[in-house]
Amino acid sequence: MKEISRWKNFGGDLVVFEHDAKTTQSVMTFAVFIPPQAKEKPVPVLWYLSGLTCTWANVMEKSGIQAYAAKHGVIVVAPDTSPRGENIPDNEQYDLGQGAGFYLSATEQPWAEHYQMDTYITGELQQLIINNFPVDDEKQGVLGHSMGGHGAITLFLKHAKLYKSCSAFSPILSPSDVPWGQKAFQAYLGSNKDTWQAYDATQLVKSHQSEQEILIDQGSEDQFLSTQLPKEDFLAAANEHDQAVMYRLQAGYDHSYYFVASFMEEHIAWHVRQLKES
Ligand SMILES: N[C@@H](CCC(=O)N[C@@H](CS)C(=O)NCC(=O)O)C(=O)O
Repeated sequence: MKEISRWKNFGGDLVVFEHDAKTTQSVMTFAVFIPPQAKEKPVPVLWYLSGLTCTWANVMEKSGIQAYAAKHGVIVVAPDTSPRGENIPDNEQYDLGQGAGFYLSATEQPWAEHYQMDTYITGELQQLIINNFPVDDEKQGVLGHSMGGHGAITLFLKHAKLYKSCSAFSPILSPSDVPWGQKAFQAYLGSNKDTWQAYDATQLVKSHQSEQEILIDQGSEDQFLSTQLPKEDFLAAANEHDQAVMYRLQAGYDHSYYFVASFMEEHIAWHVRQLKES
């Protein structure tokens, strides 16, 4: 693990690292915000999963998350959204390949060798963080935006012992039914749609539930709301299968980080409350 950049930030430190990841067979970059409280004792950790085109930087530069993490004393980890590099398969479009890993394990060529983002985040990077930072590994939560909201909810439902809290901004809730998800799943997982279900929150919630309520915010003026982010099927499935969801449609907000920043304080407080109770 090699330190790339470090900034003093809200009394803590924002540090960017890169490391040779076995899971993705590539160099992976991630950022960690370490609040001042972590000098005294192990603290909870929140995993922030970003959306299409993003790196660790979007959330750290635009959302204000460090201020709330410093206030509540939680570490924030922001992984990249895919493996990257010249030898890593890519696509010229923004919603496939580098920057668009979809938090899954690809089985198809040319992606399968490197695009293993769910295993990377829940396995390899998880271990790296536990081994190198003062985290209370019994107090971990996951949140994300858009493609990262899909990642947060699907990883949360599948790893209920690992993550004790979950929230999402503008998540893709039914990826198998919308263009972003269909394009990615077809490329990474192939045409057998049965394999898509393991990465589709609307399907997963029928068999995997958590005792913890999931917080979801979407903006009423989100330009992707009706085409990429419909909520109805997920909310119906969650309701039918007793997964509690706090769904909020926030009037006037769009898909951008202006929206994410507006509700980040509430999301961090939500996680802190849930982790205390867990
Ligand atoms: N570039 C795409 C949209 C991609 C997009 O909106 N990405 C979101 C996540 S899905 C994002 O966070 N972008 C980076 C940013 O706003 O900082 C387009 O023009 O349609």
